[in-house]
Amino acid sequence: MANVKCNPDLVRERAKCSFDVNELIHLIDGGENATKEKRHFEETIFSVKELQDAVPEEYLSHKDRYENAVRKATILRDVCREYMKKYNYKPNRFRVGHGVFKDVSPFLLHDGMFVATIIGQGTPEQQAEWLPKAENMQIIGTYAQTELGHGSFIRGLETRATYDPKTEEFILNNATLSSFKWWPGGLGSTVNHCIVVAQLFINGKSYGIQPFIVQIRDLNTHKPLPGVKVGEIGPKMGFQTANNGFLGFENFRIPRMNMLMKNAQVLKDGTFVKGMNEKLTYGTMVMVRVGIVGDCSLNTSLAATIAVRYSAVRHQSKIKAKEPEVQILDYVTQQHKLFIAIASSHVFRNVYSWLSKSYLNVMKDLAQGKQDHLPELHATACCLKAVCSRDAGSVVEECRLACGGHGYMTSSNLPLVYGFTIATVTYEGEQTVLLLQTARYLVKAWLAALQGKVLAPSVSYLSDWLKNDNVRWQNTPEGIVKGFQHVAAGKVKAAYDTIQKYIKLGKDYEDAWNLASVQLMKASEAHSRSILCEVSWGEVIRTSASPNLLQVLKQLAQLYLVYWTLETSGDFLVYSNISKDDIAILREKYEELLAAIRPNAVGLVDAFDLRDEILHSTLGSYDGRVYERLMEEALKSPLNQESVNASFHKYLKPLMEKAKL
Ligand SMILES: CCCCCCCCCC/C=C\CCC/C=C/C(=O)SCCNC(=O)CCNC(=O)[C@H](O)C(C)(C)COP(=O)(O)OP(=O)(O)OC[C@H]1O[C@@H](n2cnc3c(N)ncnc32)[C@H](O)[C@@H]1OP(=O)(O)O
Ligand SMILES: Cc1cc2nc3c(=O)[nH]c(=O)nc-3n(C[C@H](O)[C@H](O)[C@H](O)COP(=O)(O)OP(=O)(O)OC[C@H]3O[C@@H](n4cnc5c(N)ncnc54)[C@H](O)[C@@H]3O)c2cc1C
Repeated sequence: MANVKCNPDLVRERAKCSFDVNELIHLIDGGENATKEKRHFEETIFSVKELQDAVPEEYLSHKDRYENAVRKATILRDVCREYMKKYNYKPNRFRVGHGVFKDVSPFLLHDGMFVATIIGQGTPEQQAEWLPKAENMQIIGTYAQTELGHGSFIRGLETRATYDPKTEEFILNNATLSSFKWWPGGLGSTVNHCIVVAQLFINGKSYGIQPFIVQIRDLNTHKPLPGVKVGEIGPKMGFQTANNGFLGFENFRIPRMNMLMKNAQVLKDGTFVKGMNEKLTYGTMVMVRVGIVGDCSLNTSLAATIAVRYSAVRHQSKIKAKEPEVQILDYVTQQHKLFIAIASSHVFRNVYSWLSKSYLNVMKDLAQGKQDHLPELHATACCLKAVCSRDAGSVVEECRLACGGHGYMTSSNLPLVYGFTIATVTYEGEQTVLLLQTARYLVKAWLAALQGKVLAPSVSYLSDWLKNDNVRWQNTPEGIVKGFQHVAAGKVKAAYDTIQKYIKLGKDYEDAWNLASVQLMKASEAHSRSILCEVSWGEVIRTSASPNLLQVLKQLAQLYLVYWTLETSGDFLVYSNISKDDIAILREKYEELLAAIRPNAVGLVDAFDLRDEILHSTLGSYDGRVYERLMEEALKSPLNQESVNASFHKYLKPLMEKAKL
């Protein structure tokens, strides 16, 4: 990239960077070697001509766009397979996926949930049967859980799997419209198999929801099998190429062994054998929620790179009347909009790494029959997924707005990035629903703290606060982290007290919960923010890096802490010992941090190491040829391939002629 002829502003920006950009790239990737491998892999993918679109895909019809995405998905699969064989390297498909598809791969659910569910929910025998076929794409699958009528409340799913001991089969049925599966990615026209989450019935008795592996299309003709009704759900806000679909069954029979039976089993005679914990059936969702925190880091870095580079190139208006128009990045309000995006990406990455380790530890425990840490993992993954996805959506939108009119151009790629980022707020557990899951855990933890019990690490601050809620405020990063814990503890207590108040007024627990649920949701958000602050600050101070880089990383981590303290200063005034003077000091600190980060802004986004092919942006490319690219892309419009469009003769001319009469 260094030899590319760049916009002079970007050249100047890069020259003033105070740290070694390559050092940060290696740190993010996990070492110099990892960067080399990543770059070699990406170079290979993006040099495949067939993966490059001649026409921007927004000009294609819905159908052509889908077919093009499938074409590329199959080529990408082949190239990756060869590459993995040759170099024994497991690539991050999500990064290159953004480059290849711009939007979402029709195989996303195959990789993200179908294979993962076979691993997580299948017995060793079932894995041996299905996994090799799924991994080498002999079969293509998705995860079909959500229905027209139910998504959040999965106990309410209506698809039925009724066991027939005579034939040792399950009979799948969707008797109502609301029971039709709705949303699964790839289901529309791509997959031939599904994990179907359905209510198990044996001898008329319900045994809750269970996962079944179901073939829905003929492997040769791709026609839906008899008894299967399947199709695509149509255009959406984003995810255009994900091929989301609907599905219903009518007396569709599958063998008994197609119920994934790692957790619970149905024996030949119809005996149901309960698993260790019925919530383990929800395991794939926990895994994906963890992954979404990492995805939020990637999505935020895409938007930050585009908006920061553009803001360095774009000159508009003046700060001083007699001086030239400034780079818009010099406006402190612009820095306020953008630097939190850079900081958030680092925070999400660090927290993702921490959460993934907890996830893997709990999986190891579960394999040994220990489930003590599962509730804490579930509660933590729920609130972090909810808050990170919401933050990422807001950050991406702020970056888009920060690019003014050009941010509204599809060719900036910011609208698309927003489309797939904001979807993470809803899928894999709607944000409020997940925050309320965490709130259940927090309320229990609060009760346990009141009873003097020892709490799990992520909530132990509740006991600390109970012992001493009068800790002096300190304007240090550690002091701010404590402050976030005080806010969270204060909110948990207030929500708990509100429930108790309603119960005393004669409400039952469920109604009291609903009445207090805004507070419960906010408590859960505050808990999440305190984890984000504590973990990310902790990770940064433990980072081994050169002094120059460490200084910049600390500035970013502090920016995150101060930004969110100021954003939620009302809460701090209510629930911590912060004073108005402390807030004034923090405001000053915030301005200092923006100024300190300013010279490194371009270096920091360069360190995300996102190739132009991944960014897909006229505004964000490495060379900063913004206006040239905007014009080049505009000229690709089909309307610019003809000097007069047929509509002139058909409609405009007759209209003008009528007007003459
Ligand atoms: C570095 C880059 C990395 C990139 C990685 C990229 C990752 C991105 C991958 C993308 C892959 C795929 C794209 C995904 C596309 C979208 C797919 C989908 O959306 S699939 C459908 C997802 N659906 C949901 O998430 C539904 C949400 N609803 C629920 O989860 C549940 O219904 C719930 C939890 C809200 C309620 O369940 P239920 O009613 O059964 O429970 P209760 O409320 O009664 O609670 C009972 C009790 O159980 C505990 N509980 C609940 N869930 C779990 C769990 N999963 N694990 C453990 N425990 C659980 C709950 O806390 C309660 O405990 P209690 O002690 O009683 O309080
Ligand atoms: C892009 C995209 C891709 C998807 N891919 C898949 C897929 O591959 N497979 C799949 O199975 N599903 C998929 N889904 C479905 C997704 O998982 C659900 O849409 C999601 O879980 C939310 O459920 P819902 O639509 O039922 O929302 P609802 O629950 O109906 O939410 C509507 C409102 O009701 C509120 N609400 C609901 N319950 C409660 C409660 N208990 N307390 C308080 N408020 C509540 C919510 O907060 C929200 O404000 C996808 C969705 C999208 C958008």
